[in-house]
Amino acid sequence: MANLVIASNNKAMRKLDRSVKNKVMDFFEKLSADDTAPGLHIEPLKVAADPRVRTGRVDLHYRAILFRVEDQFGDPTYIYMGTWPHDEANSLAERSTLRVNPINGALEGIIGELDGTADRKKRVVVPDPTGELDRALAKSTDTPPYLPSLGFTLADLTDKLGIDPAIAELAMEAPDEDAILHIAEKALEWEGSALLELVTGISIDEIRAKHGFTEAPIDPTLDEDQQILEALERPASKMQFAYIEDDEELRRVIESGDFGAWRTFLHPEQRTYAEKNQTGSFRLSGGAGTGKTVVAIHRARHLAKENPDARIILTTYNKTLALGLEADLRFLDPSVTIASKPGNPGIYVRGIDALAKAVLDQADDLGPASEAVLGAAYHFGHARTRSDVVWREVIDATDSGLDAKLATPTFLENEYVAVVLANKVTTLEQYAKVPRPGRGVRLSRPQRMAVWKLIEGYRRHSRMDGTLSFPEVLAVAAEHLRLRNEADRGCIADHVIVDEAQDLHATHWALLRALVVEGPNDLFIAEDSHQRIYGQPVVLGRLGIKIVGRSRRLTLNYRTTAQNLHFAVGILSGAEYKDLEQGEESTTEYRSARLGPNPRLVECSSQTKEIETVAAQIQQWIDDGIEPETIAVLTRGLDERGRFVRALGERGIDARALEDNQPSSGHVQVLTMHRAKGMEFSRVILAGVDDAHVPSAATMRTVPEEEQPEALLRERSLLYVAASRARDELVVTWSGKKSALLGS
Ligand SMILES: Nc1ncnc2c1ncn2[C@@H]1O[C@H](COP(=O)(O)OP(=O)(O)OP(=O)(O)O)[C@@H](O)[C@H]1O
Repeated sequence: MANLVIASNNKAMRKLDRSVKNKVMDFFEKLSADDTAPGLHIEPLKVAADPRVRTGRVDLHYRAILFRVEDQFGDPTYIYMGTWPHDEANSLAERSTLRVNPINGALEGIIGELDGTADRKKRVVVPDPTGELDRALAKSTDTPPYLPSLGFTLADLTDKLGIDPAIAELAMEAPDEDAILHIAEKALEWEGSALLELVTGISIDEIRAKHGFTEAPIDPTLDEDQQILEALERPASKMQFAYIEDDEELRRVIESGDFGAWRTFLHPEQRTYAEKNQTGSFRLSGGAGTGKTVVAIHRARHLAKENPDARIILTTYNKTLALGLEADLRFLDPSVTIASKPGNPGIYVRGIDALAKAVLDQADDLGPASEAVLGAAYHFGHARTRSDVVWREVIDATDSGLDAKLATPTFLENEYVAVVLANKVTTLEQYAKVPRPGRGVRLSRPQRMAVWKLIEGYRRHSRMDGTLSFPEVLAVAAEHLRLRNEADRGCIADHVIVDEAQDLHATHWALLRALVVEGPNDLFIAEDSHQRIYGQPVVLGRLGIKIVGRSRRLTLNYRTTAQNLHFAVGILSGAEYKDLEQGEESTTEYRSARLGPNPRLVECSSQTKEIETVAAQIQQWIDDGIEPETIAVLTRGLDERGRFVRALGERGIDARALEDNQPSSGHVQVLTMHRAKGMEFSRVILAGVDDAHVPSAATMRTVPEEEQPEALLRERSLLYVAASRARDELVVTWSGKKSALLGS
């Protein structure tokens, strides 16, 4: 039996067609069973830079490049680097090397080049067909180099981080971030990541810690193969190499290619947050596309592996996002136990409203909880209150005396959730005294009385209908669990992991807190305050969730290009954001290691011209071979969504609206910016980004003046969410006046 390790830089694998991939699979199966099997033709080369390099026969035309390493008992491990056409494979193999970085212990597999300075430089400079790097570096004559201006020296890069001297030299000469990015893109995974960290100006020690370079050096007196095997265990090596446990795992890695890389090759920081034990609730923030969801999924699986009896809840803002989480979890590990009920061993995955409903469905007696939250032991069925409609009816039917700007469904619903339900207020006396931190509008005593009159009307209405609103379900479920815990009947979960947490309001948090007892690994919270597009900000400390000292941030974007990221982050500039612990949320460290075209901003003279522009762009992508389902048109509202679906259809483009349904293949997706939360597409068009729709004038009209800044922040965030969905190309179109959120 041979151990198999696969390397991530499998550009060669991406180009292989299906039949060859199947043969690679067969090759692996045979190799892991018996590496001496004659059909494999595992052969050393006559002349090779590295004596460990081997090629193996995939079929008549293709050969795999591998490194063979032996443990102290002589048992082999094969490190698979990729598959190439026969002659190319042999020529590349001769010049391929595997080595342990002497400074940081990371394993480095380099294909097709000798490990000399000239070659490494060539590697970065030569594959520069557009000449962009040359141009970027050429600026150096009149601009002082960037990294030295931040106080870094060549020795910092080479002797403290272990960056290849040739790459380090180039980086030290680079005049600006842009040039360093070009270098990072072509360096090894860990090198690229470290170079991007350097650009942000953080200390060398921090970069070392982030990449796990603080572990003791690998003993240089060990046999070289032993050193390599030890290096494979280092966090930075795991960005490029992974052991393959079985054939099924191998098939998934090969078939999913780049799209499945998140399953196998985690960044050292991501791995730490997925696996490290925490002494209490932990908050992981990070920009769009930094892998917060990936970490949440890995963490759920890790905890389940550690203890198969653990009751784990993985939840998120809504049902569609939860379906995505469950699909990804199954893709990560088909053997993982998915629990059908909260409280069962395994991982229960639901949107937070469905989770609350499941808690109610399982409860024996909801009387006490209902009384504590709503003031009476209601009898409610499964129907949900249509809050908007009921508020409107109650406002129209009640002579409350409340000013018209406050007597709106939006204001009342927010007040009801953030103040009344959050504090379990059931009487006017309580409401008159309850603190209302974070609510934009101050209320005088008469105004509070008027609001309470409407709230009573609302509750009466729901009681008569036998309905509860979604936030009421949450509040009652949370109270039920709290009472259960108080009566020593225990919590229903051991670990709770929540994604998209920035959008949760006070009653969501009450439920999350009540699900799990305070202690090690209780709550794991993934969030990005810049992406808060619903409700009002909350402060975790006030909701009984103590994070202090246990919050970290991911900054490396895996989704999009540096160009798209720069544009998306630009949308946030000038606005102030607070995280869930009231800290300042900044974007300065966000970065991406991938390059692409600049986003295209297209002003159109009319709506018809805009639709023609969008249709022409989509047609061009489809003609270029882009799969239609990886193209998305995002609109601010439902009306424009409908308009684009129809108009694109009339122009011969099969476009479908995406709502509660999951995306299906064969057609372009048209969806609202809200629906796009948590999703990603290869090509994205943000359509209708004019000053009437973004920010939405209709939405802003429903918000009282004091809450306008908050509402505008949400609109800004929404555009940021939308712009950060594009993996490769982003186009923004509008007709009429451009949205002010796009800047000048
Ligand atoms: N270690 C990794 N290797 C390869 N791809 C990764 C890695 N981590 C994340 N990704 C990819 O980056 C993209 C963004 O990841 P993910 O959705 O987890 O980010 P996020 O921070 O939750 O984003 P958002 O906040 O925008 O929803 C996904 O396509 C994911 O597969």
